Amino acid sequence: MSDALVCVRDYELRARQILPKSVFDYYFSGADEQETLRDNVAAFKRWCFYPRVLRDVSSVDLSTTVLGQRVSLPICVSATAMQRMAHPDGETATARACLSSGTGMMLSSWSTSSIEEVCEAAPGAVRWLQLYIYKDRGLTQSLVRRAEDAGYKGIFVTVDTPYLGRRRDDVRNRFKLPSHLRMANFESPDLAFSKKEGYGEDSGLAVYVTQAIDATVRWQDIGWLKTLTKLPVVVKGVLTAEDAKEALKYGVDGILVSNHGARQLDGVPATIDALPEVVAAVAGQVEVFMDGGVRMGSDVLKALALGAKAVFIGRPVLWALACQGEKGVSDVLEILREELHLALALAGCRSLKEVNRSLLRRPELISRI
Ligand SMILES: Cc1cc2nc3c(=O)[nH]c(=O)nc-3n(C[C@H](O)[C@H](O)[C@H](O)COP(=O)(O)O)c2cc1C
Ligand SMILES: CCCCCCC(=O)C(=O)O
Repeated sequence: MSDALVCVRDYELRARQILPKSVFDYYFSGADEQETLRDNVAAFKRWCFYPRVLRDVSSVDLSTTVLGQRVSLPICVSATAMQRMAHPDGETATARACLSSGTGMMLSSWSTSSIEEVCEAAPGAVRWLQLYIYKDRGLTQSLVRRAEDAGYKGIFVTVDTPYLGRRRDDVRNRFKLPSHLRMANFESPDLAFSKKEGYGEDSGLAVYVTQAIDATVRWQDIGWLKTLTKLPVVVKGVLTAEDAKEALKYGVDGILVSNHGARQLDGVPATIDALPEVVAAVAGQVEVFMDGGVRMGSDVLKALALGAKAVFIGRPVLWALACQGEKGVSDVLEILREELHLALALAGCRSLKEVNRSLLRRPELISRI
C-alpha cells in the first residue's frame, strides 16, 4: 500500500508514529471523557448536502476577506501552543506556509517562537495574535503593543479558559515542555508538575494557567481590551446566542465559535452545531468564524453554508508540521483547498457568495416533521 499523504487523516496517523507519545497525546487530547472531541468531527456528518446541478462550475473562486484582509481561501490557522514540539521550526514554519498559501495565521501567545520571530519569518503575511487576559494587566497590554508593532492585523482573545480543562493524558504522562524549548513571549514560567490541593497531581500547564490567567475576567474586560487598541478584537470561544449578543454589546469586531478543540468543558456541543444559533444572534453585524473538527474541504463548505465567514484549523497543522515542517503545512492547506474547490463545484457553487443555508439539511430532523 502507498504511504502517500493525501488527506488530513493520513497526516494524523503519520504524526502519531513520529511524535513522542507525551507530545502526541498533548496535541490530540480533549478534556475529561473526550465526548466533545469525538463529536466535533462526527457532527459534520449529520449535515447532508443537497447540491444544485447544471450551473457551469468550470471556474470556482475560493477567495474572501477575514477582518478586512484578503485571503485566497476561507481556511485559516488557529492558535496552537508550543509548535516547536512538532518540528524544530515550529510557528515560523507555519507562518511561512500560510504566507505561501495566501492565508492567515493566528499565533498562540503560548508559542515557542516569539511574536517578533514569526513576523520576521513571514513579513507581509496576514497574522493575528491570540491573547489571554492575564492577572498582570501590564503584561496583557504589552503583548497587544508588541503585536501592533510587529504588524499583526487583529487580536483573538480567548474567553473559554479561566482555568485549563483537565486532559487526563497530560496528567498520566506528567507532561511538560521539553527543557530545550521556551515560551518565547515571556520569561519562561516553571511548568513543573505540582501536587494539587486536596488530591492527586496536576499538569504543569494547568498549574501555570491557574497562576497566570485572570479567572475574574468578565465582559467589561473585553471593553477594556477594546480601549487598548485600534486592531480588530475577536472573541474566541463563544458557543451561545446569549454570549454572542453580549459580545456585540461590548463592540467586538468578530466572534469565533470555538470549544477550544474540545479541550475545556467536555459535554459542550460540537462547534458546527453551535454555529447556527450564533450566526442567527449576530444577524450579520460582525463576522462569525468557527473552528473545531474541520478535517475536510466538505466540512469547510458545511460551516460556510451555516454562516461562517471562514474556518480555522488547529490539530491538522500540528500533524502536518510533525510530518514535514513548512512543506507539510503548505501541503495540508493545498489538500484542503483542492477538497473545498471540488466540494463547491459538485454542490453547484462558483464562488463563496453562492454558498448558503439551502445547501444543507439534517435528514433525521426532516423525517420527524
Ligand atoms: C495542542 C493544542 C494547543 C492549543 N493551544 C491554544 C492556545 O494556546 N490558545 C488558544 O486560544 N487555543 C488553543 N487551542 C485551541 C485551538 O486554537 C482551536 O480552537 C482548536 O484546536 C480547533 O480545533 P481542531 O484542533 O479540531 O481544529 C489549542 C488546541 C490544541 C489542539
Ligand atoms: C503554559 C501554557 C499553557 C498552554 C495551554 C495551551 C492551550 O490552550 C491548550 O489547549 O493546550
